[in-house]
Formats: sequence, C-alpha cells, structure tokens
Amino acid sequence: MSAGGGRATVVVKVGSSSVTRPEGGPDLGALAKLAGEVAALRQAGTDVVVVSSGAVATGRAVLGERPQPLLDSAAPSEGSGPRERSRDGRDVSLLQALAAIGQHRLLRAWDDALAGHGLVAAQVLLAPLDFGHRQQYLHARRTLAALLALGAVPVVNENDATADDEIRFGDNDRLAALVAHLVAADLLVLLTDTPGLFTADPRIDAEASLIAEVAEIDKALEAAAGGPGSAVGSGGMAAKLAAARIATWSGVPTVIAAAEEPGVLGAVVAGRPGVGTRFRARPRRLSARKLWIAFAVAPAGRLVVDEGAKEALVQREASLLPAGIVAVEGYFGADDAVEIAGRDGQVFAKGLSRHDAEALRRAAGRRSSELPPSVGEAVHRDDLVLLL
Ligand SMILES: Nc1ncnc2c1ncn2[C@@H]1O[C@H](COP(=O)(O)OP(=O)(O)O)[C@@H](O)[C@H]1O
Ligand SMILES: N[C@@H](CCC(=O)OP(=O)(O)O)C(=O)O
Repeated sequence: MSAGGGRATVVVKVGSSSVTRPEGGPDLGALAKLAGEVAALRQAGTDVVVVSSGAVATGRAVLGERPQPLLDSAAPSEGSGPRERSRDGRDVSLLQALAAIGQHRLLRAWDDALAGHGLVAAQVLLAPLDFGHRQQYLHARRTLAALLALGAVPVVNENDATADDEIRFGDNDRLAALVAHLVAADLLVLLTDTPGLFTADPRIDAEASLIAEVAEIDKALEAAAGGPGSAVGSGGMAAKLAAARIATWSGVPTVIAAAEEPGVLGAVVAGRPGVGTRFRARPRRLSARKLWIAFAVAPAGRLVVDEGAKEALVQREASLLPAGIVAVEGYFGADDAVEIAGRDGQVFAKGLSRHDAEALRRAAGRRSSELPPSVGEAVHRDDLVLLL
C-alpha cells in the first residue's frame, strides 16, 4: 500500500462507544480483538497509530455513582475554581477531571491488550495547538516516527485534562484526521458502532442503506449525517464526515467501519468491497499550514466579497485585495483567521487576515491606488485556502 515501497502507515481511531462498556470502564474484549488486528497489520508490514477515545467514560465508571457537577451557582472567580459550562450545558471541569481519572486506566487497558500480542503501547496526548505551532507540529511528528521505528504502538488521545478549550465529543475524529496528515498516513480508519455512513441515521430510519463509496463530501451527505451520536460518544456521523474531509484534503483516503466486525482492520486495509464507507482522497494534498488554516484554527470574523474578487480567488488563486471587500464582520486582529463569503453568504474560502477588522473596514471597497502602500493585500494567497 505504501507509495514509497517502505512500511505503510494506518491511523485507526476508535470511539468511546467501541472501547468502553455501557455499564462503564474499558471493554477488555473489544480491546483484545482490536489489539489482535493491530498486531496482524504490523506483522504484514503496516505501522499503526491508534487514536482512542474513552477517557471520560472510563473516569465516570471509576467514580461509580454519577458524579455531581463541580459548579456552584456562583460565577467562578477568574482563573481559579471550576470553569463555566460548555455551550451544550455540560460541566467542563468535571469532564476534564473525569478524563484525568480515566485516561491512564484506558491506556493501561490498551497496554495490556497489546502486550497479549507482544506489542508495547505508548501514550501520546495532543492538543489542537500542537497542530498550530510549527515547532510543536514537528516535535509531535518526530516523536511518532521514533515510536513507530521502535516498534511501539502510539495510542493518541486529546490532552483533555489541561486542554484550554472545552472537551467536545467528536473532536477525536478531527484529531485522528490531523494525526493522519502529521504522519503522512496511507489510510485513516474511523471505527465506530455502525457499519459505516448510511443514507440516514440507521437508529432512526430502518430504510437507511450503507453508502459504499464517497467521491466528494457535499451538502446532501452532510445532511444525511446530521443526527446526534451515541450516548457515550456524541460527535455522531457529522464529526466523522468533518474528519473525513480533513483527511481526504490531506491526500489520505478514509474509511468509516464497524469496530466490532471480526477482521475489520485487515479487510479495510486490503480494500475488501462491502466493508464500511470509503472516502476517496483528493488528488491535491494541502500543506500542513493550509490544512491548519482550513480546519484547525477557529475563524474570528468574516469578509464578504464581491463577484470579481470571488472569481479572482477561485479562478486565478489571487490574493484578496481590499477593493473587493464589501463588508467586514466581527472584531479580529491582524493574523487572525477569517472566513471569506460571497454576497450570497456562502463561505467559499478561509484565510489569515493581514490587518485587523478596523483597518479592513476603513480600506474596504477602495482601490490599492487610493490606499497607502503599507495596506497591500487583505489576505495573501499563501494564507488563503479555497473550501470548494
Ligand atoms: N447517516 C448516518 N449513518 C450512520 N450513523 C449515523 C448517521 N447519522 C447519525 N449516526 C449515528 O452516529 C453514531 C456514531 O457516532 P458516535 O456515537 O459519535 O461514535 P463514536 O463514539 O464511535 O465516535 C451512530 O451510532 C449513529 O446512530
Ligand atoms: N477525549 C475524550 C473523547 C472525545 C471524543 O471525540 O469522543 P468520541 O466521539 O467517542 O470519539 C475521551 O477520551 O473521553
């Protein structure tokens, strides 16, 4: 499978619902099965990086009774005490504490399962920022390469305990896609509790059928995957689709398949038809920097542009000049990420703004000849990614 003739690399992500039992704690049977399949792949010349969820679910099981939220009704003092609730109303500090209680137990379960096949697990905890800072990115890449060279199996999770953002279920799908780019994987496999992507949520719609192959992720597909996920996981299919988009834009084909199916990893790597949903990779691989701009960094504002500017960006891959901007939305600083939309409101690109929002509001709609030379581009083409 490897393009270079050496060992191929596969990133395998397993969701909370597939590695923990409904009544709580790691599912040792499921881990033993997966460890056996990882060992078989390694034997056949394929390196495997595992991305495993399940820290929160494991921590919850350790504490037994449903833990009480740590928040009191008083607003926490800044910088100390429990943090605020997440947007969906969950107690972030509690989730972070549960992850810290569960993560090392989850890893021990993985290590035991892999040891049954003579393999050694290595814990790698990453934060989204690791993908934003070039040096951090290179460090992470070097460490993963060293682990694979040593024959260890990296088991990656998000660094939930100290992540500076809230824990979001489904984020490990995105993390796995970024890891697939990081290690230049040949394949990303997202293992979950359904056989793949269906035309509708199979738990709700009995008529739903499995989609075998996806050439391009479009709006209709996103609508089909819009439902919520399982009780313990919860990013749902939408998160997996978002991850598949990141990976395929990185040049990495992606498969969504059932974790519990016997021999699933071998079958997916061999490309056996009928197993899971396969997403074709895009021919043009985005650079790490453009991937980060497109998918890892949150937009701080939006630039609405006219038809001429849109055409210049899309057809000629030009930089965005202030003259083509018709509206500047939000408050952002220079170098912050901004979405770029047409007059119809459709976002078609994302980039890093050269100037802050105020400066762009002053410059919007004015020709370069009317502006001081220091203004230059609003978004330089090197900092701009088309999302079409
Ligand atoms: N179109 C769809 N096809 C398949 N599953 C879907 C679809 N829409 C929603 N789902 C739901 O997504 C769930 C998997 O997501 P999630 O629970 O987040 O998994 P994990 O914990 O493995 O990351 C499935 O159990 C399924 O009910
Ligand atoms: N990092 C968290 C889980 C995050 C996550 O994406 O969960 P899932 O949707 O089950 O893959 C944990 O280990 O509990």
